[in-house]
Amino acid sequence: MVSILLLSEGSAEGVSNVSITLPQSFLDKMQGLLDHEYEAFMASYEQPRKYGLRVNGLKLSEGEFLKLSPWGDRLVPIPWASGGYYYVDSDRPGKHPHYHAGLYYIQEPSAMVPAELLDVRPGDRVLDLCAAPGGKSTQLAAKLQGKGVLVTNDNARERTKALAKNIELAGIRNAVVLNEEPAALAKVFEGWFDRVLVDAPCSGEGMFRKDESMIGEWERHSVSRCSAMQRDIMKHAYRMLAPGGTLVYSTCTFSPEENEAQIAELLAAYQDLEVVPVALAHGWAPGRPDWIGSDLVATLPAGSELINSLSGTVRLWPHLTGGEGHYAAVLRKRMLGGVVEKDADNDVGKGSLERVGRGSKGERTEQAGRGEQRNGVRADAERGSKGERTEQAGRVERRSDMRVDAERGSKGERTEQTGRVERRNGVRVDAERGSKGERTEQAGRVERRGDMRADAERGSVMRAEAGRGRKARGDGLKRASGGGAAGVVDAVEAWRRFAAERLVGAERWSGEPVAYGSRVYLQPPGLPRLDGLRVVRAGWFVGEAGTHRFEPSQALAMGLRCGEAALTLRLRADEEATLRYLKGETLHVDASRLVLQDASESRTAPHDGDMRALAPDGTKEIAAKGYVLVCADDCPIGWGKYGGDGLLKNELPAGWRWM
Ligand SMILES: C[S@@+](CC[C@H](N)C(=O)[O-])C[C@H]1O[C@@H](n2cnc3c(N)ncnc32)[C@H](O)[C@@H]1O
Repeated sequence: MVSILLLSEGSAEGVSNVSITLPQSFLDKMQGLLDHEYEAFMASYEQPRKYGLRVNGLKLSEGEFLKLSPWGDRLVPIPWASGGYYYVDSDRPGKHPHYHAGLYYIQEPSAMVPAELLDVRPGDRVLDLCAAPGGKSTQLAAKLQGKGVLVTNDNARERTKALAKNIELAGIRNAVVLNEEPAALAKVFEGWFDRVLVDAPCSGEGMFRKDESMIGEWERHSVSRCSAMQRDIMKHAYRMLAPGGTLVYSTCTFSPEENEAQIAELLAAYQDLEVVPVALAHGWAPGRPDWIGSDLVATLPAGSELINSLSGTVRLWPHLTGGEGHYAAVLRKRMLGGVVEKDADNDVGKGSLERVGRGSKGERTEQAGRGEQRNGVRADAERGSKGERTEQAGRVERRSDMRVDAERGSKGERTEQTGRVERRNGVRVDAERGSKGERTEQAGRVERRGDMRADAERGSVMRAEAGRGRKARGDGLKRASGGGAAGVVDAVEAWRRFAAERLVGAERWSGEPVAYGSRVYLQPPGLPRLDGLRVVRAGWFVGEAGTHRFEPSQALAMGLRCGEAALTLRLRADEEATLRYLKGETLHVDASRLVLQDASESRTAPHDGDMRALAPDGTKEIAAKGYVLVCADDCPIGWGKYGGDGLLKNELPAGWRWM
């Protein structure tokens, strides 16, 4: 054991130092790997760690954030992450109303790299397979800009609570949160995703400086145990990746067994995978093929490029770059017109062969369109200036930011022929319920209705019982209550009435209303059936139908823009009422402070009110009683219920309050 004094950053209270104790076996290993660099590596433990936040592009632009932020001139851009900034620890951005409004996510700077490398475009189908607590999912969602689908999953049930909350805090509308094993997901999502992120569970060696508890974890979870988990996760991740798609594998550990060796094994098993080299910048270092054990090398195809290609993966060292230790590999699944299987016993490879043979809907044929790297972020060589991507030789064409499903009607058509693909345009929130109230939902009887405009034409589809062909698990996961057909219809109808009365423009949103019991979600269109999967959020959770009225969720509030609610209370982040609201207090509010967004003649006035709210120009008024969206600096922070007595009852769920 070696104890090292860690320097903390200067703060108003002065500099405070702490020490950490590193296991001797770890030090010996690092010395063996790093040789002459070892001293510099060890010196990094005596340096203060870096702190990062990432501006949430779903809610505001970087420029808007910098204008609003009280720490604007102390924020330093993180060169590899859009919206990423180093901050000074003593500024404590986690304790600011803007944090509660989801304007940024606090994230270790190196941890921002994998999602940047994944090169997500609006309209993509994206999987974040090991996602909790959701840092990278929120980053990926910002890149989707509300278009396409994010499936975010973690197999640890407890951890999906934080994941769901972070998805909701960030105001993400097009995500589905699952709590599954990768094998179960692969049955539903075979070949479905354009982009897959595997931010793998690992021995965490790169995080010792940031979080000393990781040292204990390292001692408990051996490198070999982590490697075995990673291997299993990756074979299912591969299955879910569409031909032509990109997979990023990342860890926060230094051990080659969990990094280069994992990738080598994967490349050896699947001939249609290749490394897309990451351009080195910002002090990033190449992957180290020479660190793979000779036992493994002996099993790899002799003389192949496979081992050399591993130098195209990337290592982030704390002594060379401005963040903690990380590793990332960008892999692309080629389209060869048929997948060559190297391991006859490998079930994943077999599945792929069958798929190609069938020429099923999701199939595309494509030759390796080699990616090009710019500033460490992959860019397809063929890409046009406005985000267009055309992939030759197999021909995948994407236009604009929209992707479309084959099943969809005329607007969203996708035509896929062999060798050619054309795309055009394609609680109460559980977290609020606190720990006891968390609910993971297996799909009970679910009725789906088409999007709000098109319900009548599309009719409805009854979904089969989830868990069909699968035993109920004795894991305490509850099915949504209710679920009888009549109740389900009511829930969707109740949502539609609420949306018509209290929201502006909801009829144009793309999500499909789906009821799980009394809870209503807007689900990204085109998603396969989730039957049998443990579903934490089936989409954007918009609220729950009660006996008398529809209760909008905190997730709905966080996903709205202020202008999308009929009635708002616009506070400044720095006024006392904002803090009082965030602490769960009832507010006294003069009706004149309520803002009416849209008092068009056709709008139905809220049925239960007699107070009056003024339009911004002071010319119109409507009854103002009931749900009011509370905003701070023009960003929603939750709901209040306005009564006839000038009191705004606080609807902020307990788990969302400022502690
Ligand atoms: C490094 S953490 C992910 C951090 C996350 N990507 C983020 O940015 O916030 C790894 C996660 O993998 C999850 N995990 C472990 N084994 C898994 C498995 N077999 N399938 C899915 N998730 C798994 C763990 O519960 C843990 O939350």
